[in-house]
Amino acid sequence: MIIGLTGSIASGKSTVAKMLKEYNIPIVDADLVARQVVEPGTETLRKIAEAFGADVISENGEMDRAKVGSIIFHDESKRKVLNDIIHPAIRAEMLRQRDEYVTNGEKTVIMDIPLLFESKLQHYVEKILVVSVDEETQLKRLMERNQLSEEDAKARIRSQLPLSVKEQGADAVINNNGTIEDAKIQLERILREWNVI
Ligand SMILES: CC(C)(COP(=O)(O)OP(=O)(O)OC[C@H]1O[C@@H](n2cnc3c(N)ncnc32)[C@H](O)[C@@H]1O)[C@@H](O)C(=O)NCCC(=O)NCCS
Ligand SMILES: Nc1ncnc2c1ncn2[C@@H]1O[C@H](COP(=O)(O)OP(=O)(O)OP(=O)(O)O)[C@@H](O)[C@H]1O
Repeated sequence: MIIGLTGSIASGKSTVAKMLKEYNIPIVDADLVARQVVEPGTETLRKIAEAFGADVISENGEMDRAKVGSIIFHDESKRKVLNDIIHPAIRAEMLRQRDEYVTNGEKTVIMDIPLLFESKLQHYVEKILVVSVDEETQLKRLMERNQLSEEDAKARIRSQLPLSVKEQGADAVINNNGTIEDAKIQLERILREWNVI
């Protein structure tokens, strides 16, 4: 079974992905792939520099993530420009990794995709698991984790669909307002229901 794991920024996807690793279920991680496809010297990074200016590349040849983030989370048209360059490369690599796991006989594969709904990728997966939190908790965790001002954190949250919309498209929802242990209990119940464990 191919399971799409999604939510919104700082809702707890990586936290749940870590729990899934403990069950030895393989995970294809979109955020990780998004870093791989812009490694120094890649065609994708060259296109990004062409669109956003050479100063989005640091001296060591890597993409300056803070700079690109400060541009795209405050400007929808710029975000679209980046997405149009980077998403095809992310998708191709994610599908390659998924197919490799399936070919190797894995029965369950998790696709951890923050923008599953925004990018309309529901057809990539058979079940959708949404990790959700209330807005206050999300804002607090995001500001703490990324050391962001309230304004910058809100801009990031606004650049994605509301969690209430994502919940409606889910096969199961983990409510992550409580402790990590609370989330773990919900995850185990869902995996049993889906006969994954
Ligand atoms: C803008 C970038 C450079 C910021 O890097 P940074 O290290 O600060 O953040 P990181 O990559 O860890 O992403 C954190 C979260 O931001 C959100 N996010 C990232 N990109 C986007 C986007 N284009 N639109 C909306 N939300 C986004 C996701 O929830 C993601 O989990 C980076 O996120 C990026 O390259 N984004 C484009 C690729 C992408 O869309 N990634 C999302 C998964 S497909
Ligand atoms: N139940 C919880 N209790 C307390 N802190 C939590 C809980 N779940 C997650 N966190 C913390 O909240 C922050 C966001 O969680 P996490 O990184 O898992 O979110 P994410 O959905 O993967 O975010 P992103 O889309 O930005 O990658 C992290 O610092 C994490 O340690």
